[in-house]
Amino acid sequence: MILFEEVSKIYAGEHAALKQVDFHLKQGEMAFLTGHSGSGKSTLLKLISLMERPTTGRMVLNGNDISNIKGDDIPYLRRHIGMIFQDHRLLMHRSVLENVGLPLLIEGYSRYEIKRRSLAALEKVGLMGKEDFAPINLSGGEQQRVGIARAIINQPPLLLADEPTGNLDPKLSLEILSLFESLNEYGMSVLIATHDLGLIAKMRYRTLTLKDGEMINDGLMRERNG
Ligand SMILES: Nc1ncnc2c1ncn2[C@@H]1O[C@H](COP(=O)(O)OP(=O)(O)OP(=O)(O)O)[C@@H](O)[C@H]1O
Repeated sequence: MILFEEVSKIYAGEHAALKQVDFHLKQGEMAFLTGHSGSGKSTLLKLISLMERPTTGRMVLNGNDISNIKGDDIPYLRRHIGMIFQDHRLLMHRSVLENVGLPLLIEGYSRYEIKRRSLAALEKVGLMGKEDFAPINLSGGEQQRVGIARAIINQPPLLLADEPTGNLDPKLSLEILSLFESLNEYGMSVLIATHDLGLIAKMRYRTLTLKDGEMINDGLMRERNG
């Protein structure tokens, strides 16, 4: 699903945010990406989602070599990636249904189809009945679910999440993680960047660790108790 071969990213000002990073996330796999603040987690996700370009190295996404991809091809490839952010980036005063359907509106789908697919996505994240609410009137955990519903509306094969539980308490964080697990069981590949080592330790997933732009560990952090 994602293959990095010796990928480096040097931002203007010559700061090396990623140094010769190698990893392979297989189709249908779920993994965590961790490391201290500034270690390069967001940069790695931005390279996968084509928001930033690598300085050197080879990147393959879903069978396509994206190392030297042309600008015109980027929107098509992005459609196959669901992105989830800590601050969920919702339109707070529009309805949940409008927020979730936004990617399809941009792509020119009919109103009927947008509503049908939005309701199906809301059902997947456990938010049926909330479609007419404005996100501002929902809890933090529910708002994050709206962001997840919006990310999966195109049924992307890959879901990238950047600190998706950063604003949530431990119980809600686990609920969001269980939601990612259920999406992974539907077959989506999932990569979750997080600082939350406690949360990682509770789950039994492969964990990629970055330190100062280098991939220093790739494996299970700890077995789940019981
Ligand atoms: N657009 C940019 N221009 C220059 N330097 C940048 C840019 N974006 C990130 N950096 C630098 O690259 C390094 C890695 O940043 P990145 O945001 O990828 O880290 P992170 O692990 O996601 O951090 P955090 O957990 O705090 O979000 C940092 O030193 C950061 O200052």
